[in-house]
Amino acid sequence: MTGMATNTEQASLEFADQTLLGTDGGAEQGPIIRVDSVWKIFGRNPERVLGSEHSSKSKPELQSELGVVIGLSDVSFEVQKGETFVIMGLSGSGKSTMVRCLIRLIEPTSGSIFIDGHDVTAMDDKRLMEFRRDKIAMVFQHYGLMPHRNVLENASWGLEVLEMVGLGGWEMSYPRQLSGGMQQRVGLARALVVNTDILLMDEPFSGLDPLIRRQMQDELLRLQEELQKTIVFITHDLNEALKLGSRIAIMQDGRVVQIGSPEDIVLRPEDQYVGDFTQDVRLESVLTASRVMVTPKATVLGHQGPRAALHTIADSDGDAAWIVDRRQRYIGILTIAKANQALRAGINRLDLGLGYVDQGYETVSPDTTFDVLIPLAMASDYPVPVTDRDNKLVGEIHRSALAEALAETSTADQDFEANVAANAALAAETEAELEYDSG
Ligand SMILES: Nc1ncnc2c1ncn2[C@@H]1O[C@H](COP(=O)(O)OP(=O)(O)OP(=O)(O)O)[C@@H](O)[C@H]1O
Repeated sequence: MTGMATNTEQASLEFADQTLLGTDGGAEQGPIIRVDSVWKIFGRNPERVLGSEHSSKSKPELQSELGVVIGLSDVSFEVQKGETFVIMGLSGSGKSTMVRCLIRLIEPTSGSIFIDGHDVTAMDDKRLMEFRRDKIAMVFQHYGLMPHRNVLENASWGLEVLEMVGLGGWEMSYPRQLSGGMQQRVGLARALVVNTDILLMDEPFSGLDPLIRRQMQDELLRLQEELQKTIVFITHDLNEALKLGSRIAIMQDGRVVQIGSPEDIVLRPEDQYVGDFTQDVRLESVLTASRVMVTPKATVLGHQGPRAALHTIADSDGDAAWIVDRRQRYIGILTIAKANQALRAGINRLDLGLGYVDQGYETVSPDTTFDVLIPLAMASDYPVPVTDRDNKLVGEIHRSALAEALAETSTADQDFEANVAANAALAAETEAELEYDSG
């Protein structure tokens, strides 16, 4: 973090206000945030860098030659509604500058920023204040709590929200009486109670113990599942980025060097920098169900009888069928043995409560990682059912597919190393040729 924290914490308090913005032309379609060629140059006369021969120089070169510091260098990205977009990079790479430029807590030197269809860079001060208050909530590493107000007051009367972040019963406590993790929960509650679509989170969990930090990450994932906010999340921790991000932008020296899903970043790093960053990541933590799920082979409607189910199972070459309702919502699994039992018992509808349909198997979502999938697949004699947000059965995962995907991707990894080596050799050759030509 830089010395900007104090200002922005104050700003975050301003945002804890309940007024709602009118429906003035927010775009429904397309990205909710669009950042287009944004530069931030700290120092005197930053304009002299833009569009000049200087703009292609490296950060250290500019610093020593012109005494300016590149905060952001030609940054562009889009964030879709409901996405958790993570900006990741080492200290000084420009993450905080970027997130502050989004709402002009730092003024970008050039470029444009659109949020929900509004041109943020064109707003006057009054409009900008309203806009921040109504559209954006922020959570920072230093919770920004008011020490003389209790938890309930700090979270602006959000009883229900306090319950949601696990602080029920602590309403009357003061910040000093809470642990770091709990204070961060208050910060989160306060951001949620404002009920904005967009949440900006700058290293919110960085000050916490590893265990508490993991709990807070899980908490955020759980809340996000429910609330579907658009979150821009800043972190310098790759594992945190991979765990939370729908997509991740990796920054280095003010530039975005790659944007992609966790899987893209780990399996298809675009340069050596990203490759070095991600080389120790366990594949199981980034590969997801969507990669290996296939169309469910045998599905049977609950009101169909065991005879129909046995036919479907026979056609599928498997030894069980998924039972779903008319809207394809997952109910459970029916094995051949149970279908035969039901048939012998003269049952003609597989309604629940009769003990034929087994509901004991856990379902996963397309985003579930292999870390979670593998133990489930190992513990079951049947494929793992995959359901979407509406509990519709969208796929099944076979144990063998998990092993195959892991084998495939670790080979891809070796290919990457070979590619980087080949690229480096090519670059060296080209350089040698150029030197030869010019000499
Ligand atoms: N007010 C400022 N004046 C001059 N340079 C600044 C200012 N704020 C940031 N910088 C510089 O801009 C660059 C990006 O800083 P920024 O704080 O955005 O990085 P960061 O990735 O958020 O780092 P950290 O994780 O340490 O917070 C750094 O080189 C920093 O020194």
